[in-house]
Amino acid sequence: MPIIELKDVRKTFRSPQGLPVTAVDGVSLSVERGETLGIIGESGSGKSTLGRLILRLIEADSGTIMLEGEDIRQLSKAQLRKRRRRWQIVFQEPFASLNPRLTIRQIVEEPLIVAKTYGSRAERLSKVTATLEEVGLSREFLNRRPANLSGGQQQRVGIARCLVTDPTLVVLDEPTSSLDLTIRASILRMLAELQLARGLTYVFVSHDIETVRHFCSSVAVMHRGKFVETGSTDDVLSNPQQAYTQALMAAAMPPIPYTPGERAATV
Ligand SMILES: Nc1ncnc2c1ncn2[C@@H]1O[C@H](COP(=O)(O)OP(=O)(O)OP(=O)(O)O)[C@@H](O)[C@H]1O
Repeated sequence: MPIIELKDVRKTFRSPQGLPVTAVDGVSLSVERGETLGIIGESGSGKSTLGRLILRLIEADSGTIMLEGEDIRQLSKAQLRKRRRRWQIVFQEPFASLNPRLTIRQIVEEPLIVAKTYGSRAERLSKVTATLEEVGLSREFLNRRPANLSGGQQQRVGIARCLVTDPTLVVLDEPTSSLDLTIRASILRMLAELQLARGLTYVFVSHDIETVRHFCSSVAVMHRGKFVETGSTDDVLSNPQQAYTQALMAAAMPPIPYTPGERAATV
């Protein structure tokens, strides 16, 4: 059974002028456990909206969204809150998504308090410390605040906050776009290792084709709210069938072609 299954999902917003903007227009998809689905497309194509719909962070207008066999559009708010810890998201801007007034310990501990998973303070502290270690941050970080961390460290905290409740499924919404190239590579490598160690399923929203090529097992190309091409990453990116995918790839071509070895080193 796929861990994620969407059928004909739609979402229309209103523009500030009151006009309808269809951000997601009849999307169907299926992701198996342990896989990484990349969603690529130009700015405004609907990628982030789709990522949020999958986790019901925003409400779809129509369609079916099944996560781990449950129709999440049918869950009550209380039922959804209980399952939240299994279905998490990492945002693009780590600093904006971390409360600047809280310490790193408080930030990573918060989902445990909300989920009521770990009873005692001591149990929570040991879970927070172990999760921070998993993302490469020592105990020294516990009492620091986000402003005292580098961008890469802030994103590690964002990832720890998402992992602390032991999720099964994580939406990564451009998690490395705001970071320097070298930091980006180390975060992506860490995410790949965490996926293997924990058996995680990822949905990876990105506009960067080269990152998707190395990080994702399958890919969906999105244009104006629709999937124009889907398949294994190798098939779609080595031999794109649709004119839109070809144009997207041509626009993203690096000026100097990488050798395969150099490509591997970028991730
Ligand atoms: N809350 C909202 N209210 C009104 N319109 C919205 C809202 N959220 C998204 N949109 C519109 O929906 C469309 C898709 O936006 P979305 O952010 O999903 O695209 P995207 O592919 O993720 O773009 P980007 O790569 O720039 O983040 C855009 O036209 C956007 O302006």
